[in-house]
Amino acid sequence: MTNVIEADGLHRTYSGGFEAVGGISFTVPRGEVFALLGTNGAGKTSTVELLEGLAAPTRGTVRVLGHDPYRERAAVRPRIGMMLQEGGFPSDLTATETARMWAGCTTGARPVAEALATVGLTHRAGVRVKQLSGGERRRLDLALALIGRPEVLFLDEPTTGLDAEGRRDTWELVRRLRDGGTTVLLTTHYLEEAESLADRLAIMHRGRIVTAGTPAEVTAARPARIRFRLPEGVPAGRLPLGLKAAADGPRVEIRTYELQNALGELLHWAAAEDVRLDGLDARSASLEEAFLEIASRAESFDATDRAALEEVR
Ligand SMILES: Nc1ncnc2c1ncn2[C@@H]1O[C@H](COP(=O)(O)OP(=O)(O)OP(=O)(O)O)[C@@H](O)[C@H]1O
Repeated sequence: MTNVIEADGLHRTYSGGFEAVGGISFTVPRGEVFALLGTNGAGKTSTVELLEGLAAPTRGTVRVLGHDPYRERAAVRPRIGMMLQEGGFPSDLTATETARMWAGCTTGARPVAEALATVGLTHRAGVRVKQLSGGERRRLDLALALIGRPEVLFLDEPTTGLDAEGRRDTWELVRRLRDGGTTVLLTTHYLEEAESLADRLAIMHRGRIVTAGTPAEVTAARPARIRFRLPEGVPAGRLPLGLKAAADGPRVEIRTYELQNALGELLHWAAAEDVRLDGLDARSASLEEAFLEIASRAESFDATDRAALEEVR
């Protein structure tokens, strides 16, 4: 079996009738890091909970390691690790005691000291949970998710609250786990995290997947941009027409799918006209730009918002 996670036409409607997940499908092969991205309230956590078997889908099917994670929980649970958004440990236990308690409920658990060392918490092992910082608690969450040597690891915003070093350490750890064959599904708000870690990703908006693919595929469909300032007395109208420049006073922005050609044409023109391009900056589309564009596009097509605006007017 190559696909460790299979979601097919998943829907999740909460008891009040609100549909948080509106029919999504994707697969994750063994050994891949798959990221679910999305605007706030897009339905990422609601989806991950279905994959973890914490709730049953209203419609559609989920398979994790070939089983229904909700109905066949006993078959799936020992083989997966979960890091929820909020851990919720007894605050009076130390990090070691918490991990020991967790290990006691886990078959084939790693030694507690090893789990804490893996996430860089050895020096805080004897500290009570309530005295740990938010970032240290996040690391403890991760240590517990890893304690059963899971084949599939679900990480719901694993680096929220971590400092830059903690985030890098976590990324390193996720890469090591992936290299060791662990399949990882993570949700994140940090686009650079998805860009750097994910083999493939899906961007969700209002319960649906708006785009999916490798980070390179998702960004390749967006234009690169070139920015610079023109000197006084050189209007943007003098720029070669083919560059399709948009100007705000001396500030100019060019959006292009042919970055090398456009940049070449611009530099050739600047040299020939003896024009200095201050603050020249050229870059391919980043995942962040793709995300913002998708979010704003989806927003502008959203019928509910449009209807609400009409009503206000
Ligand atoms: N128990 C619940 N009952 C009703 N609605 C809920 C419940 N839990 C979540 N929702 C709603 O479902 C939608 C999706 O929430 P979810 O937590 O899955 O989003 P998310 O993408 O993880 O968001 P965030 O990035 O803000 O964490 C939200 O509009 C949320 O208010």
